[in-house]
Amino acid sequence: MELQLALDLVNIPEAKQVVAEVQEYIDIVEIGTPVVINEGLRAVKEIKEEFPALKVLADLKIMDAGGYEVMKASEAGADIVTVLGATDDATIIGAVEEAKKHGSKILVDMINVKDLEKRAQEIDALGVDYICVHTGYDLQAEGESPFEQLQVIKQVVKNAKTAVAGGIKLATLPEVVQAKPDLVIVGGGITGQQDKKTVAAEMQRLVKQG
Ligand SMILES: O=C(CO)[C@H](O)[C@H](O)COP(=O)(O)O
Repeated sequence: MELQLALDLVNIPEAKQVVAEVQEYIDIVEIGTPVVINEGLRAVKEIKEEFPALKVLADLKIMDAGGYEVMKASEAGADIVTVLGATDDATIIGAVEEAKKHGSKILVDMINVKDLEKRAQEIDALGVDYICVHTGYDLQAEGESPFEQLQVIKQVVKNAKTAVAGGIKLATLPEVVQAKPDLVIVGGGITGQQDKKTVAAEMQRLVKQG
């Protein structure tokens, strides 16, 4: 089981500062969608250059032009690129084919997919690397969490790795770890803490036990 730090509400210098603080406790750094919108793929490039030992995920949430956008993110240094599960199969297939050329991976974010069980099975057959259940910020604000959805994909996904994101905190991490996803994604649960290092270290301990 791996731990991914999601960076959403920072600029590039702030991102570097947070990663420097917790780098020994995480496996993957996510350059979140808001960071890509604000800073462009330069954020991916700079983080990869400064922390070459860490994998970098570009959270592009691709909905169209899968091949082209994966090409650009991979050229910038992304090890993993996200595509939305709600899009059409052609976009996902294009993304997978392009990622293979670059040795990068595709994580499909199932945010707002209505029939999760059916779509997860369809996407699992397309050769993606990760399938991720995700409760976004707007539904987190309404009290939702991704934990039940994680159980669903754990049942039906046979080829891809499983991942989970959305409001995971130190207090809820043991419940997540129990469901045995391959990847746990944490943003505010680390970045919103005063002592990020201690929280990240404890999270790593729990994740590596799982
Ligand atoms: O992709 C995202 C928002 O769209 C976030 O990166 C993801 O939800 C993890 O952050 P947090 O743990 O703060 O919810």
